Amino acid sequence: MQLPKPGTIEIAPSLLSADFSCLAEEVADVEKSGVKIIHLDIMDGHFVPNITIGPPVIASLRKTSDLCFDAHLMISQPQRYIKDFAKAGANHITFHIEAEGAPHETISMIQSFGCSAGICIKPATNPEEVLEIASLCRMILVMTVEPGFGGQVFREKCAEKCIFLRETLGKDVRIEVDGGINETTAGKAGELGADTLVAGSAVFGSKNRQEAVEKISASAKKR
Ligand SMILES: O=C(CO)[C@H](O)[C@H](O)COP(=O)(O)O
Ligand SMILES: [Fe+2]
Repeated sequence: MQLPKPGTIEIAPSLLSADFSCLAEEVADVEKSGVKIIHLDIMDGHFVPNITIGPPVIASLRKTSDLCFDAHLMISQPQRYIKDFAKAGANHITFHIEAEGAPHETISMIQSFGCSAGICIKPATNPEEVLEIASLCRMILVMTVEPGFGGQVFREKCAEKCIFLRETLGKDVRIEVDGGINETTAGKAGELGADTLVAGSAVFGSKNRQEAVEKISASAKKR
C-alpha cells in the first residue's frame, strides 16, 4: 500500500518495540486496529549507535502484510541500500538530511524504484535545511527524540518545527513526528501540525494494541 494521501491523521506503529521473535504476528495484531502504515526503523550501528533489521526481514514481512511499509533509514550511506529496501517491499523510504549523499540524488533513486520519498531531521537540525527538497518528498519526518532507541521522552521543542513546516509547505505534504508519542503527547503533536504519528513503545508496549492506537489517534485529532 502506498503512503495515504495528506488530509487524514495516521498512526504508524513502530516495529522497534515489537517482539522480534514473532514479527509477522506483531504486524498482524496491530493491523487489526485499522492502521494503514507500519514504521520500520533501520539502524546501521554507525549513523546511530544501534543495529536493527535489514532488507531480508522486510522481504519476509512483505509476504504477510499489505500495510504501507514506511522505512526510516538511520544509516550513513542511504544510496548504497535504497535498491535493496525498495526491492524488499518498502513503499515509502525516508533518509536523514544529515546522512551522506546529495539529497536530490537520493530522492531520485528512491523514486526510480517506485517508492515515495521522505526526508528526516534530527533534533539539532533546522527545518529550513529541508525546504529546497521538500516539494520532492511526500512526507517530512521530524524527530522528537535523538534517533537510535525507542522509549525516550518526547521533546516538544522539536515538535514545534512542525508549525514552520506546515505554514511553509502547506497541506499537500505529510508531516510525521517520531519519538515519545503516546496518548498525551499525540495531542500536542497534532496541535503543532503533525498528521502522521509514529508510536513504538506506546503501541507495542501495550497489551491491547487496538485500544492504544485508538487513544493516540483520538488525542491527535483533538487539535
Ligand atoms: O526512530 C525511532 C528511534 O530512532 C523510533 O521510530 C522511535 O523512537 C519510536 O519509538 P517510541 O515511540 O518508543 O519513542
Ligand atoms: Fe523511526
